[in-house]
Amino acid sequence: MDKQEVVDEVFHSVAEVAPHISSGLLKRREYVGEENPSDEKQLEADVWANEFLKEEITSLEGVGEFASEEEHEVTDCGEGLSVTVDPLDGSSNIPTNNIVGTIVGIYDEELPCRGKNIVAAFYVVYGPLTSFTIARDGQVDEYVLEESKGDGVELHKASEDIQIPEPYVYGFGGNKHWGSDFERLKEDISDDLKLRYGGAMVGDVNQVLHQGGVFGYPAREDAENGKLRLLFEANPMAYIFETAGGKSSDGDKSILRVKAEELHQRTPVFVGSEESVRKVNERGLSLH
Ligand SMILES: O=P(O)(O)OC[C@H]1O[C@](O)(COP(=O)(O)O)[C@@H](O)[C@@H]1O
Ligand SMILES: [Mg+2]
Ligand SMILES: [Mg+2]
Repeated sequence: MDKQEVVDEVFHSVAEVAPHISSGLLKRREYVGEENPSDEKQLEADVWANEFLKEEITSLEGVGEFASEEEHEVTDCGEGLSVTVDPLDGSSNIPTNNIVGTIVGIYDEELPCRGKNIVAAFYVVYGPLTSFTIARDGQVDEYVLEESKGDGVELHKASEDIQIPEPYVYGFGGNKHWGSDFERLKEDISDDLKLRYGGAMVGDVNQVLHQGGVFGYPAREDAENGKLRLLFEANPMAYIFETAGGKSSDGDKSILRVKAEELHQRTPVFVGSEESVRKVNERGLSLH
């Protein structure tokens, strides 16, 4: 099987389970009393969506490894590409019915590895519409779930070859723990751009991808690598933004160049329009 066929299989298998994940949230909005490998409280929905996606993805031919934000270890499932998932991104938004999504990275290397090994990445937004934004073959396309039938889904291509526009909006996470350098950057950016922050990376980056600007979760005074995970969140989004003509940064270099030493390692993340991410890099914020 060629690599793009495997990418297609992974994309379609996630598209098929997406309506079930979205409708299954209703009864799974309680915390289960356990923590994930990043020491964050798990909702029943996090655990359930992970099981669902794991079963689908590990059964695909051409997938060699599966790793999830909700699991400690990589699962070996044969020969082929390595797939990472953040089954529910922004899951603390679930109890209040705000945006959540799923993030998938497809790497041509054993995990953990750098983002430069990504061959495709996509995210799902469970919003007013369920949408799928995928970077592969050098372009970013967006599909919207049109219909979910008994044995499959129909996707409508909503945008083709997305190019990130000039800066318009910004959203930065972790505001209770920003350092003074970052506070100054935020002041500069907020002079020109409009604040839009929803608390789920998928929703916030989706807005930036369509409207231009920058999303960031910087280093914090209490956590020098910030909150977001390199393999499950930062790399897939960086790949999507760089493919759409934007930029990514950990504070001074492309996220895709950050060395992956541990499966669940965190990194400061910035993705957005070229001009906005350049401003971030000029500050030299990286703590690496
Ligand atoms: O609540 P904060 O500190 O603003 O953090 C929000 C960030 O945390 C996340 O919810 C982390 O993702 P998970 O929900 O997958 O753990 C991001 O989606 C979001 O950008
Ligand atoms: Mg997440
Ligand atoms: Mg998650």
